Amino acid sequence: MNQLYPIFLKVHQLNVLLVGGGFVGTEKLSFLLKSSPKAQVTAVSKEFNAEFLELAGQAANVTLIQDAYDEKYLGGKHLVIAATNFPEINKQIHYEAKERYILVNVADTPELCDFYLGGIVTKGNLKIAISTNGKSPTTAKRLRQMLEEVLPEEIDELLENLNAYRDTLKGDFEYKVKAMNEITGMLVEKKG
Ligand SMILES: C[C@@]1(CC(=O)O)c2cc3[nH]c(cc4nc(cc5[nH]c(cc(n2)[C@H]1CCC(=O)O)[C@@](C)(CC(=O)O)[C@@H]5CCC(=O)O)C(CC(=O)O)=C4CCC(=O)O)c(CCC(=O)O)c3CC(=O)O
Ligand SMILES: NC(=O)C1=CN([C@@H]2O[C@H](COP(=O)(O)OP(=O)(O)OC[C@H]3O[C@@H](n4cnc5c(N)ncnc54)[C@H](O)[C@@H]3O)[C@@H](O)[C@H]2O)C=CC1
Repeated sequence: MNQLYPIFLKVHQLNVLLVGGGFVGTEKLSFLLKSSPKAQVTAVSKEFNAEFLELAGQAANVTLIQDAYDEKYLGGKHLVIAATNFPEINKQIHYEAKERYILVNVADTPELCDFYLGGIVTKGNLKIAISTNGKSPTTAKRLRQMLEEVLPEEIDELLENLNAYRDTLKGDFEYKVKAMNEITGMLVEKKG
């Protein structure tokens, strides 16, 4: 059983440290920004590859620091993603983050992760996150692609309309709960 508890982070108001601006760092930054274009990210790396620089250059809130990792970069950070090509540096980042109670992900080393990045589907206001418990990231990717394909764009209209309806409801909390459950009931009704 997958015992991970998913949460939806407001990364535009959190400080994320990403260490390593190579292939894996680029992939992590790319998925982070795809979901959260205004994510506040400080990227520290000895070198950045061209793709990383391009991605960071187009982003609203990505700061680049060309340097070797140092624990001082953990100051004021809520989340850390380690993606250097040196396992011992990634391990050091992991332990120094843990000392400070900062949540840490060592990309591609599940046992050094407090959290995993998942496959993410966004349709307007709707967001679905997918995890395979680290068993098969490729399956998370394929499911993400499948859901992106089959979920209609109109699903966002449904959410907006239901929100507008919800705002028209007068009455107490209990009444609203009942009304919202009634109007959305057909979404889960089984066809006879
Ligand atoms: C545990 C986790 C930790 C973390 O990184 O957070 C992790 C770990 C590892 N990834 C590895 C490899 C690959 N990762 C991908 C892709 C993605 N990986 C992502 C998440 C996660 N990857 C977390 C678990 C998520 C879950 O619970 O399911 C996604 C969903 C999100 C993201 O990266 O943002 C993103 C798809 C996003 C999308 O497309 O939507 C591909 C496929 C591809 O690129 O085509 C490959 C190559 C194929 C392969 O090797 O499987 C390896 C082996 C490395 C080695 O060989 O040494 C490990 C280590 C291990 O498994 O031990
Ligand atoms: N690229 C891949 O497909 C795979 C990578 N991995 C693992 O993922 C990790 C990262 O791999 P890649 O991104 O491909 O490597 P890469 O070589 O493309 O990037 C590593 C980045 O880390 C930076 N770096 C190195 N030492 C540093 C330090 N002390 N402080 C700050 N930055 C530092 C480098 O300048 C470089 O930008 C490695 O542990 C690798 O073994 C695992 C499986 C597949």
